[in-house]
Amino acid sequence: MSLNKVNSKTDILIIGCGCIGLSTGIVLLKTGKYNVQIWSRDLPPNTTSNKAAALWYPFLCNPPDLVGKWSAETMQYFKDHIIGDPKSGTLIKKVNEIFRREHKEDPEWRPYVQSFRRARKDELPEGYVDGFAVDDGFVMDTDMYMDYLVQTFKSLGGSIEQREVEDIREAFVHYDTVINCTGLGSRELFKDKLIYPSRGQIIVIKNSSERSIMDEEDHIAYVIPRISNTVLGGTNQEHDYNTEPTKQDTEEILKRVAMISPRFAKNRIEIQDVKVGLRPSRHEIRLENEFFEGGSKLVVHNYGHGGSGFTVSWGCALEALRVMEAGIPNLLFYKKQQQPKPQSKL
Ligand SMILES: Cc1cc2nc3c(=O)[nH]c(=O)nc-3n(C[C@H](O)[C@H](O)[C@H](O)COP(=O)(O)OP(=O)(O)OC[C@H]3O[C@@H](n4cnc5c(N)ncnc54)[C@H](O)[C@@H]3O)c2cc1C
Ligand SMILES: CSCCC(=O)C(=O)O
Repeated sequence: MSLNKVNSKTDILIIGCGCIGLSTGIVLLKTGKYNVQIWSRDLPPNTTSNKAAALWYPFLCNPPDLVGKWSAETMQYFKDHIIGDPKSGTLIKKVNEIFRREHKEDPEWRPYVQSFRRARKDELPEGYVDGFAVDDGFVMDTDMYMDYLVQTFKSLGGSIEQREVEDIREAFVHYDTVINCTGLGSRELFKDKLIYPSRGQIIVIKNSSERSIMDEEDHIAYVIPRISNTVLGGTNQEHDYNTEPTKQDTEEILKRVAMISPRFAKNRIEIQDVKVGLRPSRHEIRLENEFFEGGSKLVVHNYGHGGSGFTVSWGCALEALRVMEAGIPNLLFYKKQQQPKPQSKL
């Protein structure tokens, strides 16, 4: 008994074409063992992923220990495979998180990130007394990076079909193994009411800055310099489904950003764009196997990355591969169990 195979490779379906689905698909294809197809309702640039800032920094994502591990693995993957490629739209950029009050505790991800250090006094704007620093963080021009992921996925033999899945059984007609990378879509597709939107608004401006700086202490304020522009943020409105930018949020972001980086005082900013995305928030990332149809169908869940999808993407993709390969023997066992018993000759 074997799984669906073509040219001795096992067919895998990924549902979702955001940064999680594409990273997971690339990791699977690089093994040389799988044919991978993506079905997705929205394609880049019309995904939440495309609305991200984006930089490497664990934020609004749990569980802390695994997020630390996956963030560090993602940083290493970027250094090994991505940062050097100019088509990727990525840059190494120091990031500082700053605090108005002394912050005795290091972040929970500190044990996994060797380059972590405390901010120097000269890195703290007026009114800030403490901070974190990661000198080898990275930022990405999000649309450019998403296009890079699509091209990489396709160049490795992956195929993408724009298709909404309303019932997971549609996928089971053609596939024994499905990887669920639907982000917020899992709320409907798998009836997971633990996943909910956290609305984030960002402003894209012409200015640039030499480092990423953020204050998440009482509210969110960040400046993220990229290759072709700089992103100012942000907001975090839980259970808010409004995907339209609001003038009020834009004004609020500009006011907060002026406090962490006075050079961005409102009257010197040329706004290029304002974007809104709904972070797929959950008490923790769901990355596990779920068997269906008496164990003969396997879904690997990889969703709920909140404000850190890019930051943990490659660590989670490698984990999804490991979890899937750990589940396939069970799948074969259950499929064998369901084979009709040979009729006795007597
Ligand atoms: C303003 C903002 C700033 C952010 N900045 C950062 C940052 O700096 N760093 C960082 O790491 N993260 C950041 N994030 C978080 C990051 O954007 C998310 O964690 C990440 O995009 C989640 O990726 P995903 O692939 O799971 O989700 P999505 O990008 O939402 O992809 C889900 C995919 O599944 C598809 N889908 C859903 N349901 C179905 C269905 N039923 N059938 C078919 N297809 C379906 C969708 O069409 C989509 O293609 C930010 C988010 C926001 C909103
Ligand atoms: C404050 S971390 C960078 C921005 C981000 O991750 C978000 O807004 O979700």
